Amino acid sequence: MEWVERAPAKINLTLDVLYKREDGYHELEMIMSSVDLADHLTFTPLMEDRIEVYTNKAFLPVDKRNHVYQAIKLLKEKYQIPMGIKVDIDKQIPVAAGLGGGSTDAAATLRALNRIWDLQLSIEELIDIGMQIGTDVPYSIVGGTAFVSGSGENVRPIKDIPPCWVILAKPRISVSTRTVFRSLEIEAIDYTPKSKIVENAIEQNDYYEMTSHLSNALEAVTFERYPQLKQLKDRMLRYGLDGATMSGSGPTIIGFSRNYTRVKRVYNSLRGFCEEVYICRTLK
Ligand SMILES: C[C@](O)(CO)[C@H](O)COP(=O)(O)OP(=O)(O)OC[C@H]1O[C@@H](n2ccc(N)nc2=O)[C@H](O)[C@@H]1O
Ligand SMILES: Nc1ncnc2c1ncn2[C@@H]1O[C@H](COP(=O)(O)OP(=O)(O)OP(=O)(O)O)[C@@H](O)[C@H]1O
Repeated sequence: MEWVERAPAKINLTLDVLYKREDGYHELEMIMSSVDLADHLTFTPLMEDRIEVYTNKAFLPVDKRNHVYQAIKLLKEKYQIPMGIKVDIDKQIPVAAGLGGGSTDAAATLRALNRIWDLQLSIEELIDIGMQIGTDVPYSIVGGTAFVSGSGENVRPIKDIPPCWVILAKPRISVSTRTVFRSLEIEAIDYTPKSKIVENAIEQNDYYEMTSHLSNALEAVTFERYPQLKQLKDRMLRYGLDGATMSGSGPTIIGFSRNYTRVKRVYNSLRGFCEEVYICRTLK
């Protein structure tokens, strides 16, 4: 028996860094949404006690460095599962892009194995395990649009964002989240947290209030290192998108519009100099 689980990419409409904690991690507030750009994971139960991970991207590790492998291992150890599993990752989400690709694969693995091994774990129990793998895993277990806080472990679903198109533009740059956080000097950033403002806009279905307050506290660090990303964002706004911001720690820049003709035009213009460009819708 095979089981296929969809693992959607996430976007950050906001990413506020509130302060640096004693443990070195940062206290965050974020509005996140899932989009219809997704990996697909195919699970095949094995009678032997073995973990096998395969993927269509040769550069991705398939051993304990893979988030999928880590999710399987954590479940097997915690619940003493004597069976094995084979997972085939059809990766469509750009890697190290700020789109939470590894986290969503881990979350999909936890959801799927909860069913395949009939573990009957609650969302809260899955989140507890997911937290050990990465910041975005708890959110990815829940999906949809959510207000996420703490270091990613508090996930509160909110209303879906008003209907619109989202363009994801990823230049040929890979960004290390760890390096971005390490270079962040919160005191030096002059900004007001935007997540609550954007949450209110979404609750009121106010598309323009939402798109005018998109923001990401990590932009300053990533843009300083890669000025072409700031140029990309400015270009998207010049082309007539209603709002644009960086997703996660970058480098992907996301832009919003309700006008499909405009979205198509921006897509065609960006494709000339951006490695990967996608037109997406958000998922419920
Ligand atoms: C930037 C985000 O996309 C926001 O959703 C995520 O935090 C990124 O999550 P990720 O790529 O899964 O990265 P993680 O493995 O969780 O964290 C990578 C590194 O970023 C730093 N980090 C991460 C999250 C956080 N709240 N504070 C931090 O300082 C830590 O040095 C950590 O070791
Ligand atoms: N299943 C996986 N899919 C993608 N990357 C993985 C996976 N497992 C491990 N990794 C590793 O995780 C690192 C980050 O990849 P990922 O695509 O999750 O980053 P990201 O989109 O920037 O995440 P975030 O938005 O959470 O910062 C890469 O170096 C990659 O080798």
